[in-house]
Amino acid sequence: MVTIGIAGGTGCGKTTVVNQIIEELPPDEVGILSQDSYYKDLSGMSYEERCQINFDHPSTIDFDLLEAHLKALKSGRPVEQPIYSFSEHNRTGETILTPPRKVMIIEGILIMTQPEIRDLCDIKIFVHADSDERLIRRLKRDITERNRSISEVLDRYQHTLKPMHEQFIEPTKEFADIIIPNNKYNTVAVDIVRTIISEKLTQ
Ligand SMILES: Nc1ncnc2c1ncn2[C@@H]1O[C@H](COP(=O)(O)OP(=O)(O)O)[C@@H](O)[C@H]1O
Ligand SMILES: Nc1ccn([C@@H]2O[C@H](COP(=O)(O)O)[C@@H](O)[C@H]2O)c(=O)n1
Repeated sequence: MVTIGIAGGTGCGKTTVVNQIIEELPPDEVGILSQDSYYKDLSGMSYEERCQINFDHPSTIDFDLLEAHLKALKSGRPVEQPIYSFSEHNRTGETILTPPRKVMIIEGILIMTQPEIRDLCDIKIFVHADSDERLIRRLKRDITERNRSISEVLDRYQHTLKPMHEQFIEPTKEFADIIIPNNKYNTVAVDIVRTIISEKLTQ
């Protein structure tokens, strides 16, 4: 199994890069663990309380479960990956069966902050896009796909997302083996990553 960690700030294009990487791989050879699936269960809180949570802080993620799942997959066992609802700010209570695959991708803003997760990744990638570009993409995405208002997105950006990005996410660039510049679609970088994966699979 080849494990690939993909980090980078919100809206940098992690999900897009993941989709481009897996496009040419047979579906039964690739699996994805998304950090978003591992937001801690907040069922003990009201919806209003959940809205106030700083979801860009590492303490909101159940990294122990993510690590356990990654280790299980590496040793050939399937896992039940939780399903997350951005509109509810909570886990749905449902899971999706995620079997081990030849290529496992772990993606999320904060995954490289954890030494245990970094150590489990064979290739570490950081996707970079400028903060103004990321904010524009985030605004468009959260309004169309995550049921958010403009003021909600901007408020979160100013008060939690930007400071957390600077404190926790940007510094993890130094752990990356590859940094993909993604202000524009970067097919060359994606092709290089695909080649590296193919080489690792034949080793
Ligand atoms: N290079 C790019 N140029 C323009 N738009 C992009 C680019 N990469 C991603 N996007 C768009 O930006 C939004 C956020 O991208 P996404 O891949 O979901 O980011 P992330 O997973 O890092 O939050 C999506 O609507 C996506 O289509
Ligand atoms: N209930 C939640 C949980 C997380 N977020 C935001 O998601 C971002 C991470 O996901 P990406 O796909 O953008 O990498 C993160 O910046 C959180 O602010 C949220 O809005 N609501």
